[in-house]
Amino acid sequence: MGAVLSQPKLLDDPSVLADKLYDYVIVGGGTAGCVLASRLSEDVNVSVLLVEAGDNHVGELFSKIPVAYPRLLKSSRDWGYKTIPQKALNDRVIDCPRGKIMGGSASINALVYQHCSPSDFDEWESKGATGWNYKALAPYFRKSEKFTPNSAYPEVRLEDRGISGVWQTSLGYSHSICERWIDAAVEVGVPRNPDINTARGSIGVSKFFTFVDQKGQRSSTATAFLSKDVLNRSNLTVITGTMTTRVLFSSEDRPRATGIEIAQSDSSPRFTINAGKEVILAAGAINSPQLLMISGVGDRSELEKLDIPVVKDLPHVGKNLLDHVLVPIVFRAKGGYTLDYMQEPLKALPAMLRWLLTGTGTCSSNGGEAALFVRLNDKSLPFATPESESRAPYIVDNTSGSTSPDLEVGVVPASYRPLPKGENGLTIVPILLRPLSVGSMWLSSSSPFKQPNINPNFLSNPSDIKSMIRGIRLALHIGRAAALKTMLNLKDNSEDMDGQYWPGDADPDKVLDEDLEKWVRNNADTVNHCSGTARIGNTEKDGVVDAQLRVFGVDGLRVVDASVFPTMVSGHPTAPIVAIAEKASDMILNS
Ligand SMILES: Cc1cc2nc3c(=O)[nH]c(=O)nc-3n(C[C@H](O)[C@H](O)[C@H](O)COP(=O)(O)OP(=O)(O)OC[C@H]3O[C@@H](n4cnc5c(N)ncnc54)[C@H](O)[C@@H]3O)c2cc1C
Repeated sequence: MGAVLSQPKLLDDPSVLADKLYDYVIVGGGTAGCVLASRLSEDVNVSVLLVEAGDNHVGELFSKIPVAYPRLLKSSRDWGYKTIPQKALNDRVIDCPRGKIMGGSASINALVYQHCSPSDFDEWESKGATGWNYKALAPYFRKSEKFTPNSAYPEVRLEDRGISGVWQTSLGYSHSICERWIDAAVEVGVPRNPDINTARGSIGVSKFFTFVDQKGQRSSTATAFLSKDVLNRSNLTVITGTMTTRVLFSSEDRPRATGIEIAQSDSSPRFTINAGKEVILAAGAINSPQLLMISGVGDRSELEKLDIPVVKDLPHVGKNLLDHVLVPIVFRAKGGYTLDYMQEPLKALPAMLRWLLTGTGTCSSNGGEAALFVRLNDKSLPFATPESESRAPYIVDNTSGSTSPDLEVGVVPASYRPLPKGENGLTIVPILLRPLSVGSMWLSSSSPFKQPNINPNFLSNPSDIKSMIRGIRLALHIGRAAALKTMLNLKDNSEDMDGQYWPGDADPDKVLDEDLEKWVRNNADTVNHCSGTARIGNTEKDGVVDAQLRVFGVDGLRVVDASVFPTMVSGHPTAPIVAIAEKASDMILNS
């Protein structure tokens, strides 16, 4: 066992850790990192250090208030990354937020809790990720979760939910317009699914589960897994505001990760920390591969361009950048049903007071309150005009299984874009769950303080554009369903493609694919689900880590975060990442 330090647990001065030894050194106190730190330190015989670049989450009010998370984007809690210009999106640069705070992106995200589709994980196993099928992961989903039932949703079966974990989930506050939107989706042919997080799969329309606790506050992996009791463990040390600048390796024939180098800024002193057993990268799908490459693990030709000494030539590092892409459609709403009034601080005050006093109401909502999950080849749904169907490109079925979705359509009871004062919008958001377009990321500099190049390659595959157009038509039909009639104020048809409410105001049976395509290219955006950049593979010829999440060709180094996804999950990734970290903790302690 490495040296156990008797010092305050949330350190912020890296010099006090200089040359210390820990059994496990975890890089990144984000979604996966907090789970790892908590689970590994349950073993009193090992010492654990967690190093986080961002600050402590405890005083961050906007992280606690579920509806306020957009305020954290582009703040100091966000790495503030941007993509390179996206060719298929008219060369637009897309913001690529990542959490820079304890809890990582799970401290700034939209709080949707979803297991995704069981066959997503079976597909992982079929691609070499032995032991990562749904049956193997299901106990880990349950292990982390602490679900609180809600009597308004009696069809949710407790036996399907985890109830004794630490990560709190619930079916919280809903605005009536979102409830009506669910009815509208049923009206156009989408089945109800009272619980999309079971072995029965995610097809259907549902209120979202969120990671919101009983006080109406965000339950992140930082709040849930790093409780006071956990932080008080004598074998766990946590440092915030500190960058890991490099992984250090021995110079043997087969290199071994011996520790890390840390610093507060590019110009401040660097300190070495030793890892007795392992270094575990949990810095997320952009920063974990960035650190690998900066430390000499990556494609030799890329590293040599930046004069980085090669420790291990591993060509797949940074490749296979997966993400989901969305396009937000704003529908003209009548007054009184949406949250647009919350933009005005005085009008938002009562909702804020209610939340402070009772933990309920609008502020406890995550905004994205409900969604549907369907297959784009479902002939019973109004996706397309017969004319558009008969033309190439044809949609490729890229789902992970015959009962898995490739389209999500979500709803937010507010306008995605700022509207003139007094106007109101409902946003319906088609999301491609299994796009064929795949990107990559690579270094722009050998400094860990410089943003790497990020290219998700959004909508570069023509089939993806056509799929998105289908998603829009379905969204337009739902907007025109009788269930929403009293709340929306749509025009019969509009051809004003520059208007704020287009294509929400367009007739789904008349609007042209060509016009929708133009609009998609100007309005598509990321869902912030980047993953896959250090994927699990059979060998170093098709991956970066093996099924034990150990980096190929070196010893003492694992990656445990969204980077290891072999293929994209058909839903929101936080719960799968938590399950991965739970399973990885068992693997590490038992190895
Ligand atoms: C705005 C937004 C909304 C989202 N909404 C949802 C949602 O509703 N539901 C859902 O399931 N998913 C959502 N996601 C996606 C989800 O949050 C992420 O996929 C997930 O949190 C990533 O987990 P991770 O452990 O891989 O990385 P992260 O949680 O990002 O953790 C990485 C951590 O490493 C730290 N770090 C990075 N580099 C270093 C370094 N060199 N040294 C030290 N520390 C470092 C970072 O500061 C961070 O804390 C959203 C994401 C965003 C950004």
